[in-house]
Amino acid sequence: MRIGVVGAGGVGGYFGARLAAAGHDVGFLVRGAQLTALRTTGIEIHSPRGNLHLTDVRASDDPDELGAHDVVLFAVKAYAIDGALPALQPLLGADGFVVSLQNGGVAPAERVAAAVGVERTVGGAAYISCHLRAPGVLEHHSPLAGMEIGELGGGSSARVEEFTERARDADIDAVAAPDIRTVLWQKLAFICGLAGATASSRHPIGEVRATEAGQRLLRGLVSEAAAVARADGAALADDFEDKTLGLLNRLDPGMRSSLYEDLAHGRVLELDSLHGEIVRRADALGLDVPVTRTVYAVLEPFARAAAAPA
Ligand SMILES: NC(=O)C1=CN([C@@H]2O[C@H](COP(=O)(O)OP(=O)(O)OC[C@H]3O[C@@H](n4cnc5c(N)ncnc54)[C@H](OP(=O)(O)O)[C@@H]3O)[C@@H](O)[C@H]2O)C=CC1
Ligand SMILES: CC(C)(CO)C(=O)C(=O)O
Repeated sequence: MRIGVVGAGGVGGYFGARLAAAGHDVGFLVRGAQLTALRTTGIEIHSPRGNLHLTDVRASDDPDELGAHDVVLFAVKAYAIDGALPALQPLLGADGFVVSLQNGGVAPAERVAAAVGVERTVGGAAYISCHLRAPGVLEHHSPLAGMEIGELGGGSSARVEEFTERARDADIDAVAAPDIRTVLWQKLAFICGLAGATASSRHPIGEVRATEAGQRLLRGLVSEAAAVARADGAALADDFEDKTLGLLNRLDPGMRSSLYEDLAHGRVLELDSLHGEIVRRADALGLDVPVTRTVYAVLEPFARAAAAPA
């Protein structure tokens, strides 16, 4: 398969490199220091699932040079979507499609669909903890390395089945989801809890959940996101909130979130696509989300400062 990857960070770099190692023709759309690294030293993964070093990597900052692909993994951060959308069309072959892998619920895939067409868009949720340590060098923090992908209109499709099979052959725990919208909402509700509580308190999940107040914070964030999800049509089970709280209570106590890490390092935050997304949708639906609104207000000045031009 010819597979394009837009953004070779934690998600795109990991999945793209594994697919390349399995024999697929993978082209990375990257820029700056990433482009230099991929062209000179290649891409290196340090992983509990096995280290990998690819030295012959097809990479460019020009989508026309990379050419057409069967599948394009779209793996920039949510705040970088608009800047990267124009690159998608030239990367797509005649029957090619994009797999949108951002956190942020259904909105990122909807933005991709608006740009390239819903018939060329597949929604995706990444389950991995992997980050760039240096240009071209990725640190994979746990054995988890999966994705769930599916048609935005629901149901199964040959293209999703085929790509997930190829991904599994490449040691990626890929699953075809018949209802990806619900999967994306579930993930957003989970992350709103984990990221909102750890980033706003500047403490790992173990510290947050140790108190009654912390438990209430987590439940408030998850329940509000779940209420918005259900109002949007997501088929969340009645015990979704309890199960998600159970999961948050079982996470490694030292676990934080990308939002926390980005905040701690003064990097641009995905806040607008997480809690901002819940607040916006709640307003449109006439729902009250006071806990999410408070966490959003606490973090928003940091998001604004990090995004401001130097
Ligand atoms: N990392 C993880 O473990 C997980 C991440 N996610 C989600 O996946 C998404 C991607 O996250 P992650 O991989 O961590 O992000 P990273 O920041 O590690 O990688 C994104 C990459 O995209 C590049 N990029 C941005 N805009 C462009 C562009 N126009 N053209 C080419 N490259 C571009 C950035 O490079 P540059 O420096 O040049 O801007 C960056 O290297 C996010 O929504 C995140 O929340 C989900 C699950 C787990
Ligand atoms: C929950 C996690 C770590 C999943 O990989 C994530 O996506 C994030 O922190 O943004």
